[in-house]
Amino acid sequence: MAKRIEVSDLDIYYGDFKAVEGVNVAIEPRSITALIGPSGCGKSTFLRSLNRMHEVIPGARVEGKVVMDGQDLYGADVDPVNVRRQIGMVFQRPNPFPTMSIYENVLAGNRLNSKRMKKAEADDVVERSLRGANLWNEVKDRLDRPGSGLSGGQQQRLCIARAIAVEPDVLLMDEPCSALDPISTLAIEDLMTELKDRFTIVIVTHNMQQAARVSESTGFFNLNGVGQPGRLIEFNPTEKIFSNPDEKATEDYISGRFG
Ligand SMILES: Nc1ncnc2c1ncn2[C@@H]1O[C@H](COP(=O)(O)OP(=O)(O)OP(=O)(O)O)[C@@H](O)[C@H]1O
Repeated sequence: MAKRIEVSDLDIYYGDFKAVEGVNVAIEPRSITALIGPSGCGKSTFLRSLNRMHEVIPGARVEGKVVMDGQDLYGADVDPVNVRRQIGMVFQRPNPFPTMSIYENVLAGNRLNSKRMKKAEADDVVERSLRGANLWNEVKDRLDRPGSGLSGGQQQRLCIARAIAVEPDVLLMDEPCSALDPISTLAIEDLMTELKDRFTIVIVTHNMQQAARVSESTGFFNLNGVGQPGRLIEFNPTEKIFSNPDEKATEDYISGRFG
C-alpha cells in the first residue's frame, strides 16, 4: 500500500562532511516525485536516506526526521532491515544476481526476508511480480535461465520485479534509465506510471524530459559550491517547476544555463 513520507529538518552526513542540509518535504502516495539537480548536490544521498540505505556506508548518519504514515523511520526501536523491506530501491545499473535464474532473482528479497515459501506460493509471487514489471511475456518460457542473459532493459525490469515482489510501500529509483536505450527507457517510464497506483515512487533523474513526462511533483536540489551541503531549493508540482518556477536557480537549471 502506497504511503506518505514526511521529511523534517533533515541533515545528512558522511563522517564530518555535511552532504545535505535542512530538507523539509512531504512525498505523496500514489504519485511519482522526481528529484533533479546538478551533479554532487545530494540527490542520491537524500534518496538513500529515505530507506536507511545511507547508513550502510561507515560513518554516514542523519539528523532530523523521516516519518512514513506516522512511523519515525529513524526511531530507536526501528530495524533498518525492516525499513528497507517497506521501501524498496532500484539502482542506476541493473543488478540482477548474474548466476541466479530469472525465477530466483525475482524471489531474492522474499527469500532473505522470510521463512520458506511453498512452491505454488513462490510461483504466484514470481508471475505476479513479472507481470507487474511488464516482463512476464518475454521471460515466462525461460524462468530457469540466468538473469544475466536478458537485455539491459529487461534486466532493469527484472530488478523492478524483484523490488515489488516483497510488496513494498515505496519504491526509490536512482537514475533507473541512465544505462538504457530510449526504447527501454520508455518501457520503464510506462511501467512507473502503472506502478504509481500501488506505490509511492521517488525517482532521481538527470533527464529533465523524463521528470517532466512521468512525475507529479519535482524537487530541485542545488549547492552553493564545492564542499558546501546540497539543499532542496524548490519543491512544487512538476508542471509549475517546468513552466513557472518560484526560484531563479530552478529556472536557470531547467533552461540549461548551468549544471
Ligand atoms: N560514500 C560517500 N562517502 C563520502 N562522500 C560521499 C559519498 N557518496 C557521496 N558523497 C558526497 O556527497 C555529496 C552528494 O553526493 P550525491 O551522490 O548524493 O550527489 P548526486 O546529486 O546524487 O550526484 P550525481 O548526480 O552526480 O549522482 C557529494 O559531495 C559526494 O562527493
